[in-house]
Amino acid sequence: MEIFREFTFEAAHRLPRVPEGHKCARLHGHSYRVVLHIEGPVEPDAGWVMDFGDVKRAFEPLRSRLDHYYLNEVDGLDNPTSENLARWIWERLHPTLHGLTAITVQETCTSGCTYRGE
Ligand SMILES: Nc1nc2c(c(=O)[nH]1)N=C([C@H](O)[C@H](O)COP(=O)(O)OP(=O)(O)OP(=O)(O)O)CN2
Ligand SMILES: [Zn+2]
Repeated sequence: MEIFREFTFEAAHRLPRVPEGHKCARLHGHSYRVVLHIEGPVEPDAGWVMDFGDVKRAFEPLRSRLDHYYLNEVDGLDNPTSENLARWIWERLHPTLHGLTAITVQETCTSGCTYRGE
């Protein structure tokens, strides 16, 4: 079975490699939404794949490095597209959060990406 846990954080960014005149070259901010998907068997006693609280505890150190920061200044995020942010989170979480299968990063209500470690 697959479970998910959703998180939000606020951050500023600009995209330094967009074509000249692109609006995203300018400093702006987003209310980011991150969804972590975890797959595994349902433990018979607990009745769950993993405690949502454990997912929260695993992500919190990363969330606190992003929330209310200028993402371009975060180590490894000099070009903070949704795709690069999803990969940044994956590389730091996948080694310890067993069963992690996908990370969705949403910048706006209508735009985002899903990374599965490919
Ligand atoms: N593939 C990607 N494309 C874009 C990214 C990205 O991370 N990956 N990021 C941006 C900007 O950060 C932008 O703020 C968000 O894009 P967009 O959907 O264009 O945002 P709007 O809400 O302004 O959309 P409108 O429908 O034009 O109002 C750009 N592209
Ligand atoms: Zn943006």
